[in-house]
Amino acid sequence: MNKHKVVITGQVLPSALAAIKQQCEIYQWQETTPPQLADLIPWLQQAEGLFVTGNIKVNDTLLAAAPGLKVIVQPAVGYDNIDIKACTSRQIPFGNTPGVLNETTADLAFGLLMTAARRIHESWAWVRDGKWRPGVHFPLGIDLYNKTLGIVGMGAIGAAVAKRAQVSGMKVIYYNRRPRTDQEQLKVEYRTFSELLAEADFIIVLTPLTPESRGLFGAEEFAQMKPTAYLINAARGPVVDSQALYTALVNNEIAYAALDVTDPEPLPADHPLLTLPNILVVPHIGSATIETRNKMAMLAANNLLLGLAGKSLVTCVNTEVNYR
Ligand SMILES: NC(=O)c1ccc[n+]([C@@H]2O[C@H](COP(=O)([O-])OP(=O)(O)OC[C@H]3O[C@@H](n4cnc5c(N)ncnc54)[C@H](O)[C@@H]3O)[C@@H](O)[C@H]2O)c1
Ligand SMILES: O=C(O)[C@H](O)CO
Repeated sequence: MNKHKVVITGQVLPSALAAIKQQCEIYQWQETTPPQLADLIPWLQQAEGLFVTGNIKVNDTLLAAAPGLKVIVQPAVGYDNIDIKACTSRQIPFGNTPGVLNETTADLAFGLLMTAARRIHESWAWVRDGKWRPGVHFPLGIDLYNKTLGIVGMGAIGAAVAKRAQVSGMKVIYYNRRPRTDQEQLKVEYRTFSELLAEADFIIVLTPLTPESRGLFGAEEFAQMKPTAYLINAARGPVVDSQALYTALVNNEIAYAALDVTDPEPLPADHPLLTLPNILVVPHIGSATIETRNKMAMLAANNLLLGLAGKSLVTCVNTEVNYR
């Protein structure tokens, strides 16, 4: 049997790789630094499937180098690195992995809020550094209960965050491009963006990165927030303007930022944001649990194999070209 030729642009969990290898001949980028387009071109010329990892840009230039592509997949729900129009115009379905990571990413987003508010990471460093002495008390955190959480981008993950916040006694308000029809059931209240900025004690950002959401949080928005407010970004780095965030934190226009995602990513160790006392940064670990990363990898692998067989993907972004 002739095996399908598949290009994989980085690391893939063993379970998914084994499933792909059963039916495909793979060309996998093995270096720790991401490939340049020129590195992939010789492989892409033969490729029928493309499994994207490592935030590779899939655009017209890449697609032009891969005339035989039947399917593209990525083990992530966000797809801001993929030019969907370009895929659709070539009749190539693109599969992402929504749903399977909602609870895990919500845990991390709410965990960042709680860690920052209760200074868990700082107090652990305090103990480890031998500063815990009788009568010497660690600086105090702030309460969550009776506070207001504003969720910007109230989709699948936002709704899972809201449940966690409600258990902690928080009121939840949200901003989306339009109100959700199930907001009463979710016990959340809609606000305009400006209202939310002014009212929230904590803001969690969970929008996709699009031309509209790029730079959604800049100097003007920080000026509208409470000086005691905490900002948590678990969406994509460029939704928050890094320079404006630095200025707002230095000038105490807002109290604190906790970031799972940054711009740029990875954030260099000498980045100005990392010099600040009122910030917590983790390296894009929203979905990074054994169970969830396996589910994401297997869903992406399944989509890939379905697409190669000319069948409908389980989760497809450009459904108009999904196989029937
Ligand atoms: N940190 C991580 O590891 C991690 C993990 C998963 C997802 N994400 C990011 O979170 C995003 C959301 O994931 P999801 O599964 O909840 O998606 P979703 O599509 O279910 O929800 C996104 C919500 O954002 C709203 N929205 C879109 N543009 C907006 C804008 N400009 N202003 C306000 N609201 C806007 C949409 O109406 C929708 O309700 C993903 O696109 C991804 O970028 C990050
Ligand atoms: O969009 C997503 O699913 C995450 O950011 C990937 O880790």
